[in-house]
Amino acid sequence: MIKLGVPSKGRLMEKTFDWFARRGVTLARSGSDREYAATVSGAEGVSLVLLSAGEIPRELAAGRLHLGVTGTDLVHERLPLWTDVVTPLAEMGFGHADLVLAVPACWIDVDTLDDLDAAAAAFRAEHGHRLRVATKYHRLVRGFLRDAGVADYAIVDSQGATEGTVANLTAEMIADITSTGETLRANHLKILSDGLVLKSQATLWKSRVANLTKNDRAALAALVAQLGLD
Ligand SMILES: Nc1ncnc2c1ncn2[C@@H]1O[C@H](COP(=O)(O)OP(=O)(O)OP(=O)(O)O)[C@@H](O)[C@H]1O
Ligand SMILES: O=P(O)(O)OC[C@H]1O[C@H](OP(=O)(O)OP(=O)(O)O)[C@H](O)[C@@H]1O
Repeated sequence: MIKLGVPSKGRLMEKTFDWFARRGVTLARSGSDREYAATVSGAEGVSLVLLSAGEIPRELAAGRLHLGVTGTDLVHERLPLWTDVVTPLAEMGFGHADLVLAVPACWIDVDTLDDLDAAAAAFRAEHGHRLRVATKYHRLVRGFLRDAGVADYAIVDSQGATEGTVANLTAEMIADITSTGETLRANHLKILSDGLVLKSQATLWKSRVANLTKNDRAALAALVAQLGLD
């Protein structure tokens, strides 16, 4: 069987189900609302696995899923050499989010990465410790800031409610995903004008390392054709 991994809840799950339904493949949860069992109709030899969006990159990279739907951000963050282990088959046109660097709106002298570099050096001189950036995207943020020549900072791990860390005094700035910008505004944060780290959207990925039997190959080819991706 081809194993297809789909986020188990929320916007991503519903929009993924709609995307497949428009292409004649019906994905559905079975059992009670709380049971993570699922069915596929309209495609032979495919089984549906419901799991956390954040775990789908790892499962694709381990070859336990043949196909998976998750955001570009999560694949790029969690799989260092992602091009070796997964191939994007389709950008799905939803789950759009930008990973951005944001600072307190009241930092009127800081609008760009160059300004941030200067502010970070001044911060360290004044406070004796590095400016703290709260994020769950450690790898992407480190890479982006390295390329931008900003070095005087420390990453603080934040797995949720990241925009609140500045008011809570556990960080001076953040890097997180935004779509409408509401959460940033509500927490008095502004995006650096050149602070876009990554544009993300929900994407259908194929594992490059999962084993395929002869039957699996046929099922995968049929599914890819049915989805109009061949
Ligand atoms: N406000 C948003 N608008 C659009 N896409 C978003 C938004 N928030 C998150 N996403 C996208 O949804 C995907 C899943 O995000 P996230 O890691 O927050 O999932 P989650 O539902 O909290 O999952 P988990 O079960 O792993 O906790 C990511 O690819 C992310 O880019
Ligand atoms: O720009 P906006 O439209 O305001 O959306 C951005 C918010 O959405 C996501 O959070 P989510 O609701 O998934 O919760 P989380 O903080 O637990 O990740 C993200 O982490 C931001 O906080």
